[in-house]
Amino acid sequence: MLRVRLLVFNAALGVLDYRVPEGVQVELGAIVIAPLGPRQILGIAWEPERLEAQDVPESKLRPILEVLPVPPLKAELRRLIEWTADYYCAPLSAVARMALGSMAALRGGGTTTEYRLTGVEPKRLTPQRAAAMDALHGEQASIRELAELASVSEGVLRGMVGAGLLEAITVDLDKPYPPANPQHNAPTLSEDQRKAADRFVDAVKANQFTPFLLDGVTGSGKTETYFEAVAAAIEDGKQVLVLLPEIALTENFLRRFEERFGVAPIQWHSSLKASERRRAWRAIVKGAANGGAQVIVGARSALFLPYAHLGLIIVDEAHEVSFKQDEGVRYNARDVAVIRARYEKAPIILASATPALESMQLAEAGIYTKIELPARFGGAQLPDIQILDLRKDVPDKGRWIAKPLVAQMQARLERGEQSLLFLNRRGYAPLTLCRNCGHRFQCSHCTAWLVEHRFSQRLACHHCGHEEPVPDACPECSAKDCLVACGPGVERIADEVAEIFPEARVALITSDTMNSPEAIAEFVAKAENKAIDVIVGTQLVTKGYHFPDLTLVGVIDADLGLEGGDLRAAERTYQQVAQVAGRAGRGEKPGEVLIQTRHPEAPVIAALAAGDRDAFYDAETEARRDAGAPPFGRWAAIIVSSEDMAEARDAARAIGGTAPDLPDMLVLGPAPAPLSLLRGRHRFRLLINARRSAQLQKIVRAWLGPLDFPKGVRVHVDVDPYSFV
Ligand SMILES: Nc1ncnc2c1ncn2[C@@H]1O[C@H](COP(=O)(O)OP(=O)(O)OP(=O)(O)O)[C@@H](O)[C@H]1O
Ligand SMILES: [Zn+2]
Repeated sequence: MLRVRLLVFNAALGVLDYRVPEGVQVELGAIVIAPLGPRQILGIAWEPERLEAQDVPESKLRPILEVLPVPPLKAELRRLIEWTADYYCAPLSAVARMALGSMAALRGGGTTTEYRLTGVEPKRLTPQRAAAMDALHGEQASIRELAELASVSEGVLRGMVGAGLLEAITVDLDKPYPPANPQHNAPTLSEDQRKAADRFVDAVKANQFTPFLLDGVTGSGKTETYFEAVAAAIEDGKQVLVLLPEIALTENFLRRFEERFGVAPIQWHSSLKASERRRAWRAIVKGAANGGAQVIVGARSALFLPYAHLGLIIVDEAHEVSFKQDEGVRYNARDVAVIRARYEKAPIILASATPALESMQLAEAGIYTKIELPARFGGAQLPDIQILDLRKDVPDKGRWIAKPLVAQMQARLERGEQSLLFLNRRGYAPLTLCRNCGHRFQCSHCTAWLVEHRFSQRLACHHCGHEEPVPDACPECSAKDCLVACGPGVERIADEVAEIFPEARVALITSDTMNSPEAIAEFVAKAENKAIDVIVGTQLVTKGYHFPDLTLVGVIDADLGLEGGDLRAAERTYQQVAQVAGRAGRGEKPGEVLIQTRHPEAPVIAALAAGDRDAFYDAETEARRDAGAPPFGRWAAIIVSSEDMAEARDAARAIGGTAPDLPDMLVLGPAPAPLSLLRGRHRFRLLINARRSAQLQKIVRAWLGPLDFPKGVRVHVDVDPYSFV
């Protein structure tokens, strides 16, 4: 090949042709460095017939500079990148970037240097060095990472190296990973589990794309069951990817994996250290043999990595909305995982106790094979669910836990059992206002109230992360001691529990408190050792955990998720409540669930109370069918934003004004987005509702492609959106 077509990592440039110098081999998928003006850019060699580029004559082509010493991206992955870019109307280069993960890893393996405390403790220390000594206990990382961890400058740390307080450690980036042992600690499966596992194992052995929906009630042992498929893949020398919706769940998973297979799996997520990232990426590219990566557990970003030989994908808690990415490339990792499995000719298992309606529909249509685990493992019973009508059982003023729930908690405390209270709202109170003048605290960058966090004594915006201290006086009327907290967040519920049961040991579980693997591990250990009586938490505690002595679950406000008119509000409420209810009574003692609501008659609440899952899915399916909503019709959103309100509005109007008039597609808007100001940008939305048959992406591209906008305007397309704000 004399000429090579490169997909380059720059959305504006897209695709460029280069010359291949004599004697150099460039395979398709090779990762290459090429000149661009005075700079160097990274590119991937691509099939020229699949990408359009400007027709530059041979004589004008510049030669590539270097082919990087890593295996080329396989055709399967190149097709996946194309599919994702096409389906989600995203730039190819933005999708391809997710496959590379670590730029440093591309440069080869070898070693890198990290630093750790030497243990020398001098008598006198500057305050900065003392702070660093405290913060860096047990840590080992690059100077830059340590500086971030300790909130000191890199200069301070270099000084500490000079003073013998920190020492350099050489880290081998190609150090082999210890192999997992598929037979290490294999459980005896129940008959249902065995049957399910056999199906998975057969599919792994057959090297065939087979999508499974593992629909098993909470506590049925879905993990143990799909571990059999993992074992089969390991035996066959194939790689396995396990996707989890949140990093918070990884801790639990790592432990169970290690118990079962003798070693921990390889992790991939955004909080890895640079050296861990490089080592993991290189092992992933290498394959399962010889100390390479056998099993990778990760968040959605692990999906696009260049696995040498992927033989199985598992998406656990597959119903979770956090598989949908709402920034950058707006893709749904659950759906793209199925496409990846198809290209790789591998089975995929979507595991959930509350599958998404879309997944149920695909199973119904025979596209997914549904495997059911209808009973809990070991004879445990599903919990008894009761409704607590807040209109009849009104909590005392300033309280949120109704008396019958208090009584049940009391009984648990007396019996030495655990309770869990669930409220999906971080912070102390969702709204703070001035008693004197009525001033409401609002984020200056977003259309959102500031949420009081007593834990950190700040007012925080949950959309942009803006924080400010709680002021002594009202900024509007200057009155002192006049701020009132309105409504509850989990911190307030934890306070209430502490007031009612002063002796109870309460654990508050939110993303504010569970922000490190250590914090999560500590919580799990405490809960298992019964050093916690009452857990108060957000959706973080609704799934994955297994505490045998937890016998009571209280849902503080089941109506919360139903507000706001979200398309999936009912489904999400159903899933959250069913999942959190599923934490109760997983051991020998039976579990009980109390759901506080003001709308006991709402179909989703009634279905939960009756334990009638089918009724819920049937009703929801009909409602979606009537509305032309997914999976029966399709949605896409166009979000237009700018720091200048008029500019954003005019751009949105220009888009609305050129909307195609088609029989199978309806365009709504533009209208100001519910979050009309976000991070200082004014936002307008158009919503497209299309029949399944419509060529949605093609139409949207043809529609938006010719339009030109001022520089400050950003236009995003969100295909199959989950967020409607
Ligand atoms: N065959 C088995 N042998 C021994 N223990 C098992 C077996 N199957 C399941 N268990 C145990 O039962 C408990 C529940 O299993 P697991 O957590 O996998 O359920 P799950 O279906 O993933 O539940 P959820 O959806 O609620 O998270 C775990 O403690 C697990 O170790
Ligand atoms: Zn904000």
